Amino acid sequence: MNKKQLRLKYKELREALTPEQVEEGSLEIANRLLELPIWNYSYYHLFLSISEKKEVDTQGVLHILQGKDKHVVLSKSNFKKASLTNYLLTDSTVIKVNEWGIPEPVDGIEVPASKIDVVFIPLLAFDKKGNRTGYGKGFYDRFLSLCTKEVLKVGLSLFPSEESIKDINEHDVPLDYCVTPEKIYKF
Ligand SMILES: Nc1nc2c(c(=O)[nH]1)N(C=O)[C@@H](CNc1ccc(C(=O)N[C@@H](CCC(=O)O)C(=O)O)cc1)CN2
Ligand SMILES: Nc1ncnc2c1ncn2[C@@H]1O[C@H](COP(=O)(O)OP(=O)(O)OP(=O)(O)O)[C@@H](O)[C@H]1O
Repeated sequence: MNKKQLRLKYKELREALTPEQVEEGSLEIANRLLELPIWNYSYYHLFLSISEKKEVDTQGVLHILQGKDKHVVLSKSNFKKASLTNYLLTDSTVIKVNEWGIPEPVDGIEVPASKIDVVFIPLLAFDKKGNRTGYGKGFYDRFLSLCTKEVLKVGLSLFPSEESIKDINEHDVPLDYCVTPEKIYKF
């Protein structure tokens, strides 16, 4: 399927999830993440979930990162430029839900993309090669193009992989891992 078809399919699959399924699947994902060889780093970029879109709830991942004393980096979206500005999460970070339902830091200490070691990535669908698609604005492809080539890219999904995404382009940055409630995909 192509990205457009996949976006429609996964929008419907998400809408059919109960809040309990989202909660349970998200906890399984957080627990499974502990098995990945990604914990000897310092700076971790995390997305905060758009709850009305039934995204993976990342609160469990946030607790793991804080328990391990990692630097947590959150982003603020600029919809005009489809870009992300990254801020360090601190005790004084104020989080506000923006007009798209995304909880975001209001401001803070900016962290350059080049400092980030691991990025947890939201997605609608992914395939067996680690290609992914999101809502279609290219925010993450743009952001990942500014990170180092060693940065670890970890997708989080409540659903298993698709066979193949047909319309991959030169900007698409593939994942290193994708974690679902059932398994870890390594690409
Ligand atoms: N939690 C979270 N944060 C994220 C992302 C994400 O997927 N999840 N993004 C990943 O790139 C970026 C935001 N991307 C977005 C891109 C488009 C729309 C959007 O157009 N929303 C429309 C309709 C979309 C639809 O339902 O298909 C709307 O809400 O009306 C929202 C967010 C950055 N932050
Ligand atoms: N690094 C980049 N530089 C310039 N344009 C880019 C870059 N990455 C993606 N784009 C553009 O952004 C648009 C959306 O990309 P795409 O269809 O791959 O979205 P997506 O991966 O589904 O979305 P998202 O990354 O927001 O989840 C495309 O027109 C693409 O060419």
